[in-house]
Amino acid sequence: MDAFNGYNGTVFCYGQTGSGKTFTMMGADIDNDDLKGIIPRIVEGVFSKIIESPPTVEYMVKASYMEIYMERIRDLLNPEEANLPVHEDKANGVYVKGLMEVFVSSIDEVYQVMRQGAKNRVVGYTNMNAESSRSHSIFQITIEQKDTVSGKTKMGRLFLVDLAGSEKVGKTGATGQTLEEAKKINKSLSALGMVINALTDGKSTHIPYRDSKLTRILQESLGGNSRTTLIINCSPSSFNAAETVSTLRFGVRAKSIKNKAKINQDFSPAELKLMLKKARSQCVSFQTYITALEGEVRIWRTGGTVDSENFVTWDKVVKDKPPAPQGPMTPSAKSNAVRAAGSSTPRSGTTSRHSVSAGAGNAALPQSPTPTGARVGSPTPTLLHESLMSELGSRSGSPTIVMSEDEREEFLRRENELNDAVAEKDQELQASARECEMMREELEFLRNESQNGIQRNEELGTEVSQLRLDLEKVNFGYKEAMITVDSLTDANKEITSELEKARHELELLRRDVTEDSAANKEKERAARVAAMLNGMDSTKAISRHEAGMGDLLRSLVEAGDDDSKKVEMIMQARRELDEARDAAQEKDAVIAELRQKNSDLQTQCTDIDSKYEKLLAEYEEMLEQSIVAEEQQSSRDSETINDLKQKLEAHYNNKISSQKAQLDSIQGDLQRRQDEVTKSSAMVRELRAENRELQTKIEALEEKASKAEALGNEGAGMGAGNGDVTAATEHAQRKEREMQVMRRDMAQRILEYDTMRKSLMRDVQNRCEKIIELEMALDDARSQISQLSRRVSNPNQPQRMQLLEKNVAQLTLMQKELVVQNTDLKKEVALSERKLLARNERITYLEHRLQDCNNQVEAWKRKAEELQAMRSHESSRSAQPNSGNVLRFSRIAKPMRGGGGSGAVAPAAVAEEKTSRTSGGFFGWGAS
Ligand SMILES: Nc1ncnc2c1ncn2[C@@H]1O[C@H](COP(=O)(O)OP(=O)(O)OP(=O)(O)O)[C@@H](O)[C@H]1O
Repeated sequence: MDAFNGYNGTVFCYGQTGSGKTFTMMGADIDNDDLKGIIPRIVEGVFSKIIESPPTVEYMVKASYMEIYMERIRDLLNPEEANLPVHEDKANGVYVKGLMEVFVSSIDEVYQVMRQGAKNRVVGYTNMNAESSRSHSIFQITIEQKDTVSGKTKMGRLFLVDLAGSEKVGKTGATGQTLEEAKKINKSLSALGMVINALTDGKSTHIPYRDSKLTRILQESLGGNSRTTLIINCSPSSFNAAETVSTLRFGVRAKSIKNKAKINQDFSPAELKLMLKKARSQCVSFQTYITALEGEVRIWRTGGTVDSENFVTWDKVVKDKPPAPQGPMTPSAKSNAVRAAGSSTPRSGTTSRHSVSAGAGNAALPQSPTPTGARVGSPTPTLLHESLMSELGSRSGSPTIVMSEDEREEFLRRENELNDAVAEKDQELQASARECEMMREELEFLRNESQNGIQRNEELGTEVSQLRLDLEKVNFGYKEAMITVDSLTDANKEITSELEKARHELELLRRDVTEDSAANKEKERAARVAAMLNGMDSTKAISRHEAGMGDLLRSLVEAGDDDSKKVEMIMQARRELDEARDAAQEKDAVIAELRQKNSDLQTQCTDIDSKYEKLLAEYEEMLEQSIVAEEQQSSRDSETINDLKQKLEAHYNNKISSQKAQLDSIQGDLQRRQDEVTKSSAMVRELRAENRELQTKIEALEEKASKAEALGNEGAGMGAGNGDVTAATEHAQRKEREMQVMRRDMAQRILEYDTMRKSLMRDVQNRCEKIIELEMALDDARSQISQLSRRVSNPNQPQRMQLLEKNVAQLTLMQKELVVQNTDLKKEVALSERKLLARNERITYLEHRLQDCNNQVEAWKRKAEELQAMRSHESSRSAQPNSGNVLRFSRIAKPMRGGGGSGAVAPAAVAEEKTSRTSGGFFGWGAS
């Protein structure tokens, strides 16, 4: 363990990809003793060594883990730091500025650091390795030790490097980012090869460490202050033979590099004092030598000569003066020596082949002589003149740009500044790139969102237009339906008006028919009355009676003097007259009875008329009701037309049958009345005939009486005896008076009879008229009944009824359809309205969502800005020492003391113990 002796050490693996470099360095499993790699084993070794160390030695172990990815140094323990600059100065040599170094006090802590770093490493898939390292990883362990007795300190650094594998892109199949990675890997590996070539070819005056970050960091490990171990990993497959050969050649070349490892130690005060003393003595010697030389020069300048024996030489001066102290050079002396050496060669003798002489061009930059000014290499004093001589000797004949120490420091300072600036710019660039990336992502996201929004909008627009279309369709359908409804309503109205018209026409026809029939009836009535009255001519009857009376009178006259005969005849006439009177009285009674009957008939007729009117009204009403019912039936589905029809038919049939029965009874009554009237007419005729006979007889008697009077007058004048004549005359006068009385009586009676006859005739006429009217009403009723029965039994009627029913059914159907359509349309309209309402709500909701999305986008933007601000704040914070990360606790120095060889103590326990023991701090970095 040279690191414990103050040497820098490097172990690195080189080989093609997939050849097992990571397996070698880190191992497959650090917790598995068999599978853990070199690094865990070294870590274990370090802590074992600490345990074995004497307890007077205090140790401080630090670990850092970085990777060089795409020519950028990333801190694997603080991945935010992705582009750390490489610095070089006198105190620290070449180092990575800002790299997190974690104090560790146990193996576990180191493992934790390793795991933490391994988590952040960039690996990728290639055809050659599923988990190919896409970066060079450098695990660095710094062991600082202090001998608490002598105060001497040493520091050893271990670089454990797992290089990324060299790869042939054709074999690995790298594309895209992997290809870019491969290019960078190969570039840095070729830079490593160039450095090794330059270090080994013996001709190069310039070692191109700065060509890559890898060679720059490993500068000390490659021909510098480091004891370096290179592990060559080769693939056993013949498929990789060419790469294996190349790798082996690389190894062969690298093998010949000679490093100049030195112990990095700080001197103790005693040593420093001694060195100071020596330096002062040397200074005095130098002053003496210079003074002597100046004296000789003055002699030469003044034209004098000095013998060669008297030449001032160092030996003489040294002889004259007390000898300079041998030992470590003082810092100032060392500084002077280094300055004098022009920082050209680390040390002569050991690495002359690799010494970097400032070669041609500006590429000949000085190589760092030692990592630190205070920490020098082996404590071999280097004298100025020796360095000078050596320099002169080695560089004679070649133009050498010698850079002074100040110039070199200035150069390094400037380089560091520039590196910082570059790193800063690179970081800014990275931040900008990240920001750009974020912005791009955000933009992409917003674009996507916008696209989605637009798409959603379009979808919604399509939906809305579809809905509008649907609504239009529904509206159109509704309008169409309304038009259909209107047209059907119009049709209905038309049909209704046609029906009304038909009814009206029917009514008109009926009226015409009624009027015609009324006119006909009137004529018929007149004819009938005339016919009826024909048989009842009063004048004729009276004349017949008068004729009868005349005949009687004539027979009386003819009887002459036969008074007995006359008396008999008169008596006969009287009897006849009485009989006639009786008969007339009977006739009067019959007439009165007939009148009564007529009035009854009239009443019956009136009743029948009223019944008929009522029936007609009922029929009309029923017809109306049936039509209305039929019309209403369309809206009601409860009754069917057939039922109604049957009901109506039954009702009509009942009505008609009852009417028929009534009519039959009326006809019977009428017939009886007619018979009675006929009989009465016959009796009247007979009475008239008798009356005529009586009149005839009375006339005859009157004639006889007049003749008898005339004869009496003649007998009185000429005859014998006045008594008889007088008596006869008196008798005749009496008879005459009686006759006159009788005549007057007869005339009176005749007048009465005539009046009675006239009134009777009027009455009869009226009755006949009534009868005729009744007959005509009966005929009308019959015709109506027949019409009804015809209507009922009319063969066309069912068709008409069917047609009407069909029409009604069609209308009902249409109305139903319309109602259904209307209902459906109303429903559809309501549904569409609801849908529209729902769509509108949906649109509103989506608009709100869109608004919400926009708000969210705005909020995200704000959050992203805040996040960005927080990130920048965090990064600025993390740039500060002890900034937060998971291993923050490990930033506290954990000095340990050697375990004094007690292997039984576990490193962690030891560390803990040491920590507690050295809580006062080490190098001033204690727990404070
Ligand atoms: N000696 C070995 N024994 C068993 N497995 C091994 C050995 N060497 C390598 N492997 C396996 O080979 C595979 C590749 O190894 P590894 O990742 O170490 O290669 P690499 O050289 O680091 O590759 P790269 O340069 O691409 O990172 C791993 O799965 C590893 O476990």
